Amino acid sequence: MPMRTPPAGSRIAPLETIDFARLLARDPAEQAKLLDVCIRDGFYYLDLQNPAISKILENKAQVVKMMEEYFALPNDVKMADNRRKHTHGFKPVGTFTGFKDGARDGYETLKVAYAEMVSHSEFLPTVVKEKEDLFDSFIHLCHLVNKTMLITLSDVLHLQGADRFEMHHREDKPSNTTLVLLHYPQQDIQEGMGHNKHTDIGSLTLLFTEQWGLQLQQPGTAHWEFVAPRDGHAIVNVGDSLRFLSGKKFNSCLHRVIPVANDEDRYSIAYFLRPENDIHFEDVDGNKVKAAQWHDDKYVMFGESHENQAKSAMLTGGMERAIEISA
Ligand SMILES: O=C(O)CCC(=O)C(=O)O
Ligand SMILES: [Fe+2]
Repeated sequence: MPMRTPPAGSRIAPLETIDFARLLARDPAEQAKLLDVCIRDGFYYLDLQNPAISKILENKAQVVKMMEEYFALPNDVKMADNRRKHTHGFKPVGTFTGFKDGARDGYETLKVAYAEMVSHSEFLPTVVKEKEDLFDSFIHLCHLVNKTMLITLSDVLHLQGADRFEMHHREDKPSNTTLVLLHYPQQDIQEGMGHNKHTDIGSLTLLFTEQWGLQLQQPGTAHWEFVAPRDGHAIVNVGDSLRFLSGKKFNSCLHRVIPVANDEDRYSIAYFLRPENDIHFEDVDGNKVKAAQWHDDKYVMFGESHENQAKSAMLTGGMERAIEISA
């Protein structure tokens, strides 16, 4: 696959790197760094090149291979996996808004819900059932990585008992936690579809991509910076739910995906750790909302026109407003 770079002169985000092996070893300096990064940037690289966790990278490479085959299938075949749910099955291109005003999105996805993987549900997509050991291993490792970071954050904040973040992410409670495989088919850069600006709904997103296209706006700034793909690393970002659970102490960075080449398909993988459906938090506008409601309402917002999206702080998790205030 050709490695395309963004246009000369583009800004590159100067993100910090957290070493997962040092978090596993409960290294106090790395734990403190994780807290700082979640408060300041809400976005970081996670180094996974340690034998304790590197199987996740081998699994990821195999999942990318499977994605190349799956997404090459005709749309009507993939539509057989469409379950009209945001956490399960296939979503075609154009369901939500793209990054340019008036344009629809330029990506399709296949989603594998954590709960269905754990129960080895008969409703899992056929392609996932055919590689059930691979997906089982990959999802459990993604889950372990995200839970380890959550537990670390509870520790460094000295949270106790029911206040600890992991107590809002118990495995035996229903949640919208899901693995999403994303494919951005080749498109004319000028068409500008991509993936509209947003903050993530859930708590922590573990993202794998070997290609350019992802951009973010650092809190307090109003310009877009590319996130450079980096071998051996995942990209992690804090989502709305963890930002709200932290009393808005953590930042949930605004991001989007734009096409950087006319002749390149783009693949990415996101594991969205989300809280239990029934917990409550205070949203952008200070309203008490159930986690499952925030998830469902925000997905409705992803499909609204750009004009309607601009009327609400939901799409941007309040982060854009924070930018305007500080600008
Ligand atoms: O494809 C990517 O690199 C990012 C996707 C993303 O931001 C999302 O699905 O929430
Ligand atoms: Fe995202």
